[in-house]
Amino acid sequence: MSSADAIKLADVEHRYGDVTAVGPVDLTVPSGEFLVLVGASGCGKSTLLRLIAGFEEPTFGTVHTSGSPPVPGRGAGLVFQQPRLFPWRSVGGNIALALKYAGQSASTADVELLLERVGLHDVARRRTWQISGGQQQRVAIARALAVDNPLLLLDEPFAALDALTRERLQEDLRTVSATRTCVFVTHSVDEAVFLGSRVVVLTPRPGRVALDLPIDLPRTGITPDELRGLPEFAALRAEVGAAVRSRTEVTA
Ligand SMILES: Nc1ncnc2c1ncn2[C@@H]1O[C@H](COP(=O)(O)OP(=O)(O)OP(=O)(O)O)[C@@H](O)[C@H]1O
Repeated sequence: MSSADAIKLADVEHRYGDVTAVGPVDLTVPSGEFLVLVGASGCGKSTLLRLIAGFEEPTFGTVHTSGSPPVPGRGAGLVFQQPRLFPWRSVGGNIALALKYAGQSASTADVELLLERVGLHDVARRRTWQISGGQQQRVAIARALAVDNPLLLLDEPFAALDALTRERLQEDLRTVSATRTCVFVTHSVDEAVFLGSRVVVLTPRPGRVALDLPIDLPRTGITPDELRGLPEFAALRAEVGAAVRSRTEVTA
């Protein structure tokens, strides 16, 4: 594993009892990459993410993050489909609590700056049940970004949101994630190509790498509409879509 590798999976297989959910998979993710995992329902995307987070141990093979086996709850920010916030705390209080748990000190000004980055400064003092679902998910992303983790793991974070909010949060994430290594799980081919600097399509169970594609599109100096309007964007989306569909039909 090179020192620049944020994640390395070597010959990883994961079984739940008799069911082989994943593998074997070899995957090396260099620092700063935005990797998106796509594939049919049940192909093992979340299992791979949980292995990287250290919530599961591989049945065979090895998983390393920053050169060591991952420790659950350490070294990675996590964002799930549901925001999982503390309802008795304000928006700012949720961020401050995450920082406290991580043993990180931050001033009120630091928290406010972060909330401004994700467009939440107007609601910083509200309780989380007093804001919309999209705003709650923004709090979850801000909370994951607040903690000084080099790795951000996101499991279908926008799946429960309406299309407009989803698009806005995709744009936000594309901007704010620039300095992190990200692994993002989604069913959406469009979302994968929009967000990723690399897209991996998994086969149906057991999840194996069916396609590993660099997404060589500009990441700055372009609006989301301009990006989606590029012929290269359409070509990549078609390639990823075809891989997902062909793999889904195999088991249909
Ligand atoms: N805790 C568990 N115990 C037993 N089987 C499990 C467990 N978690 C997942 N599985 C099985 O492992 C396979 C992979 O599941 P996983 O949740 O990783 O897939 P996924 O691609 O994330 O699915 P989805 O897109 O529907 O969320 C599935 O067949 C699932 O039923």
